[in-house]
Amino acid sequence: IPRDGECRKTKVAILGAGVAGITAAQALSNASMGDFLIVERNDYIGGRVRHTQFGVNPETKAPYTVELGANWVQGLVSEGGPENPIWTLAKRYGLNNTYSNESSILTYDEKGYNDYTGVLAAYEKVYGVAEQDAGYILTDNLQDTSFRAGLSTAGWKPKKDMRMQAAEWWAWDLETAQTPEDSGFLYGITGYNLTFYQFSEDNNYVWDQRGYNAFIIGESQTFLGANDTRLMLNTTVESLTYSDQGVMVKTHDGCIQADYAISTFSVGVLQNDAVTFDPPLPRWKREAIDQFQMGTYTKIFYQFNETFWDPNTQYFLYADPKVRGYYPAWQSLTGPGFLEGSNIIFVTVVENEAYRWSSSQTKRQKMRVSRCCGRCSQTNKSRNQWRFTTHGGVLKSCTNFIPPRMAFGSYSNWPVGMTLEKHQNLRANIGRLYFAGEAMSAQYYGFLQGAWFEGREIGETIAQMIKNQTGSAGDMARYEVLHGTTTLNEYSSANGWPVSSFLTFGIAGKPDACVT
Ligand SMILES: Cc1cc2nc3c(=O)[nH]c(=O)nc-3n(C[C@H](O)[C@H](O)[C@H](O)COP(=O)(O)OP(=O)(O)OC[C@H]3O[C@@H](n4cnc5c(N)ncnc54)[C@H](O)[C@@H]3O)c2cc1C
Repeated sequence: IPRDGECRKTKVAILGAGVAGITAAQALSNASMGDFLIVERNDYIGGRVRHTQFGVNPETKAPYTVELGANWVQGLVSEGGPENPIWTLAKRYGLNNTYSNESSILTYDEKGYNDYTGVLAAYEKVYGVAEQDAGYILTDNLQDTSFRAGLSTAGWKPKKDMRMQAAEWWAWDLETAQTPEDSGFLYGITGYNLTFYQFSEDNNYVWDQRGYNAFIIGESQTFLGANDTRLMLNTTVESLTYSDQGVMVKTHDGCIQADYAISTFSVGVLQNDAVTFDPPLPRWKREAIDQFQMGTYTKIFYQFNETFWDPNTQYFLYADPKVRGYYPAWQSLTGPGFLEGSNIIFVTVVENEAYRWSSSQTKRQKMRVSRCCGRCSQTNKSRNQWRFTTHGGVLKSCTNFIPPRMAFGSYSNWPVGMTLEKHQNLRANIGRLYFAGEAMSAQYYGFLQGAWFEGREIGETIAQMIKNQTGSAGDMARYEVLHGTTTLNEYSSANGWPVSSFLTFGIAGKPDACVT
């Protein structure tokens, strides 16, 4: 590390300009703490909220903007309930968005159209039973399990039934980007409840042509001036040297000496040692980082010469006869309320299929991978005949999202066997080094709101410490010895659990029990 005088000095170094980083900077700014630097490896604000130009608008001949990362506002506001801050911001910046109607769906298998929406409904029924079981695990501090085991105990056993497999993939993997086997049961259910029962069960698809990150840029402009030198884009953090006195940030082309630092790196970045820590992170921190997971969620967009599928249906679900999760969920963007008349449809794959797609290096290989299921019969326009075949369909262009080094995955998912205490170790500061970002949120991990809440909390905490001159007296709860249980009184703000996961804000059919 260069000698003292050669580094830029600041009170707070904010590492990353995604939702968490920008929200943390805003919290500092709101507390009249303008002495911060935001360090970001990309050349834009938004992190995992990023878009690209794709295809061509048949009328204007201009390309469309499509989202490669976050795409939906998940959970809006329910009557009498609090509002998702991302929804508040989406409205503030007038983001164009449309309700994703998951009931607007046609189901297919290898023979073509086959109405198995009844299987989707059956899954929902079993899920309701599983929710209650998870509630007992929380209130009685019972042993947690995998989401697969929780579903099975509740009576859901798909085995080789590929329609059941497709139904559970649609309900679970499409949300978490991981399988029920890889997902923790209790915190999988609370994660769902806290977003969809607290805010609302709605998902709104953002198709704004400025890009979804317009709201993050808009927020940054409330406290950053034009060409503000506190925003350091194209600057990669290589190492962090931290103590109770401060943090030295070494970047690819210099260094920053800060009183405090906030790392908003994804858990994937931390897991892959993309940034080194001096001294090495303590064991209690490393174990939490190593256990939390990142799922990979890849969208592949296609633009065809015409819309040969039902333009009034939003979703098409395909149950492959052999492989679970094989190009299952197709979403049309050409219909009313989206990119109307665009002839664009996209398919989502996660984990293994996403890696398979990304590892198909050449365009030709990619075409081959997608051809077997992505070609839709152009001749059969009747909705009952819409099927995946090896002929027909004109592929104009396609793109995909391969997770780059910036995140090492798409978003986090709560693994099997991780307790709230262990998750708190993921959040906890070490000396003057603090952590924020979606994975640090026990209640909203994986969602934009998780990044927002964590960024705000850490920003406010540090502002308070600077104001009170309390140094690092604001140590967050941590557990150097883990006993593997979570007692009811531990569901508290100190462990990142400010809201009861039993509140349903009157969502129909859900018991409105408030326990914690
Ligand atoms: C494909 C996909 C789909 C998603 N869909 C949704 C959705 O529909 N709804 C939803 O709510 N959420 C969704 N998410 C999740 C959401 O995008 C994230 O939760 C959120 O954007 C995370 O914000 P963050 O600030 O915590 O992290 P990030 O956005 O990852 O910000 C961290 C920043 O740190 C930077 N960085 C990393 N390493 C370095 C380094 N060494 N030096 C300097 N900078 C570095 C990164 O470039 C990044 O900008 C999706 C994510 C993906 C990838």
